[in-house]
Amino acid sequence: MVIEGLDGAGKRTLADGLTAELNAKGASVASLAFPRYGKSLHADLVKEALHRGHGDLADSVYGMAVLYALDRSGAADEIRALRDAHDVVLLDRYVASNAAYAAARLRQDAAGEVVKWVWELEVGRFGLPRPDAHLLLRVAPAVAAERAERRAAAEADRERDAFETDDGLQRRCAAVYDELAASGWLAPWHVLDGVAGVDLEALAKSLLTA
Ligand SMILES: Nc1ncnc2c1ncn2[C@@H]1O[C@H](COP(=O)(O)OP(=O)(O)O)[C@@H](O)[C@H]1O
Ligand SMILES: Cc1cn([C@H]2C[C@H](O)[C@@H](COP(=O)(O)OP(=O)(O)O)O2)c(=O)[nH]c1=O
Repeated sequence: MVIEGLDGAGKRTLADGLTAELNAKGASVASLAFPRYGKSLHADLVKEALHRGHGDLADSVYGMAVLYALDRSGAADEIRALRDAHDVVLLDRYVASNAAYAAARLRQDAAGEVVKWVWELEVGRFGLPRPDAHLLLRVAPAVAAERAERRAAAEADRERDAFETDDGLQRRCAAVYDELAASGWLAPWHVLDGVAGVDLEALAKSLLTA
């Protein structure tokens, strides 16, 4: 099960809440968050590039997308093993993040070139497992930005990066996410209202009966 949404939408908070709720129902849950900072060299290069390291690396949409994809590729066996050992595997961001952000950066929509390229690279070539479903945690870009800003102020080592501070990018990304969800890209999508709040009990129940 993949959780997707803008920076600051509340994905990590949702993953934590959902894990607690599922555990309370007796289900075993494993979670992974992408990029895997501190665990993958590719992810660490991403983080450094987003904070102005490595020259003009962050300017390359395809270059950055390859790094995110290589990070996931290195986790493919782990994901398969977790899937075999647990009732639910929660992924905080996955292939769809690459599709949404790359399309938004290139001002393409979900039917554009780069979204197809991401699918071909990550699913076709790297053989990443397809998820059962996505949860799109939908909030207005302004709300996500405010939450990301508050988090940056409260937590050490969470300064907002080059993507997070780009309001136009976040707005375009929100639109691409809506299109990916509407077209059922890669797997079915369930849209959750991240402002009204998510009914964790009902969500956990529906995941376990699905
Ligand atoms: N439903 C919510 N209402 C208000 N604030 C929230 C909500 N969910 C998360 N937050 C806060 O917003 C910030 C970003 O949340 P986080 O879960 O880290 O987002 P993400 O993982 O999507 O970037 C955090 O400070 C978090 O405490
Ligand atoms: C996982 C992933 C993230 N991204 C983007 C979304 C975010 O703006 C940025 C960093 O990921 P993010 O999950 O926001 O990390 P953190 O909040 O801990 O810094 O990378 C992609 O463009 N492609 C991907 O495949």
